[in-house]
Parts: sequence; C-alpha cells; structure tokens
Amino acid sequence: MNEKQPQIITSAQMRAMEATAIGTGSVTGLELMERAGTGLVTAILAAWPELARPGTAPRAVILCGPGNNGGDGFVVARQLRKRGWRVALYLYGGAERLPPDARANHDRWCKIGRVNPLPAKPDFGTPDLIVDALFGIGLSRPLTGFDTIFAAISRTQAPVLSVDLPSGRDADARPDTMDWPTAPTSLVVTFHALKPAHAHLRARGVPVIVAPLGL
Ligand SMILES: NC(=O)C1=CN([C@@H]2O[C@H](COP(=O)(O)OP(=O)(O)OC[C@H]3O[C@@H](n4cnc5c(N)ncnc54)[C@H](O)[C@@H]3O)[C@@H](O)[C@H]2O)[C@@H](O)CC1
Ligand SMILES: [K+]
Repeated sequence: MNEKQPQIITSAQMRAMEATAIGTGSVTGLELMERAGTGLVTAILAAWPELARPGTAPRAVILCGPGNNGGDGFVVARQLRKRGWRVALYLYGGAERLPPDARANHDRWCKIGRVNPLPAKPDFGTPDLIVDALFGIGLSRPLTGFDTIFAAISRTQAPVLSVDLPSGRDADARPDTMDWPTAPTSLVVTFHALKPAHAHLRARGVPVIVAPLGL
C-alpha cells in the first residue's frame, strides 16, 4: 500500500507543540485561536455550501464550554455573524472562569452578540447548524449531566459541527472504553493533526477534517 498514513499525535503532543510555538514567540495563543476559528468557518462553508449562498441568513446555535474549546466557539460566532448569520450562543459555566484567550474572544463577542447561559433542559428550535464547542482535548474526567443537552441537539435534526472533538470524547481513548454519552456529530474539524479518537471516528464513518494552525 502506497497510501500515506495520516499523522496521529496524542493530545499531550498537541499541547506541547502549541506551548513551544507560543513559548518561542512565533505565535500567540490568541492568534492560534483565531486560526482555529477561521479553519472551522472555512470547513462549515465548504461542507454546507447552501449556507454560504449570498442573501441567506442562516441560523447557527453555538454551544461554548468553559475552556479554550469554548474560545474557538466565540471566534466562530463572531466570524459567522460578520457573514450575516443569525447566531444564538450558549455558554456552559461562568465567563469569569474562562481561560484568558477564551475570555478575550468572549469579550469581543459580547460587543456584537448575546451570551445565554446553557439551560439544563434546552430547546434550540430549528437552526441550520449547531456548533459544538463545549469540550475538546481538555476533557479530564467522565462527562456527566449532559444527556439532556445532547438529546436537545439531536432533536433539532440540524447538522452538528464538532470543534476538535464531539464533546465528551476522550481524544486519546478508544470510544468503547468510555461509558458516558457524547455529543452527536456530523463533521469533526480538528487542528494540526489527528488524535487517536479521530482515527476511531473515521473508522466508524464520521468525517474528520484537519485544519492547519501554521505550527
Ligand atoms: N492555544 C491553545 O491551546 C489552542 C486551543 N485550541 C482549542 O482549545 C481546546 C483545548 O482547550 P482546553 O485545554 O481549555 O480544554 P477544553 O476547552 O477542552 O476543556 C477544558 C475545560 O473543561 C473542564 N472539564 C474537563 N472535563 C470536564 C468534565 N468531565 N465535566 C465538566 N467540565 C470538564 C475543565 O475544567 C476546563 O474548564 C482544543 O480542543 C481546541 O479546541 C485551539 O483554539 C487552538 C489553540
Ligand atoms: K467540542
């Protein structure tokens, strides 16, 4: 077989690469987050071209979590809003606890849009797209209490763009080692390189795109 195998790195290797790039001053964390958001929006417009047609004002529901995955969600919200999308954004957790880069993008979003607290039993209506930016590679323990939120996502029947990972998935583990629910997904956009979970997702037929970060 001559087909080139995709590079797979662990979440720890990914973090180390980001830390090195930031530490050497070649890029800031905020710039990386902007690149991540730009890669996500590019993937959205390519995957769902009907939402990119001029004159449409698609509706996106964006779910932001308490870490930098949520930060990516705020960047996507801002970039989609600038393209004329109608954005309903929900934040899980308090803004004051967001890490600095995510907080900076939260604050930028607040100048143009509203932040709704994520209800325990949400009704997201009938959006054209859901962006899942709840949890990425920073998941550190089993996820509990999100069943009703994931069910509400599924009820919309809208396509779901997973930022880095479907929330609840452990980036480094096989899905069959996890016994808690994970968010539904239609397309996963990860950054720089696949992590082990992405290879498992691809093997199950889930489309996974790798967006470059310039690392
Ligand atoms: N500079 C960077 O590090 C970059 C990070 N990026 C994004 O940042 C993500 C990683 O960000 P973080 O390291 O902040 O991690 P996450 O945003 O994935 O999650 C961390 C947060 O989730 C909480 N948490 C973890 N497990 C939980 C559980 N089971 N239940 C409830 N809360 C839980 C943690 O306490 C923390 O608040 C990546 O997946 C990617 O989307 C991208 O923006 C590229 C640049
Ligand atoms: K996610």
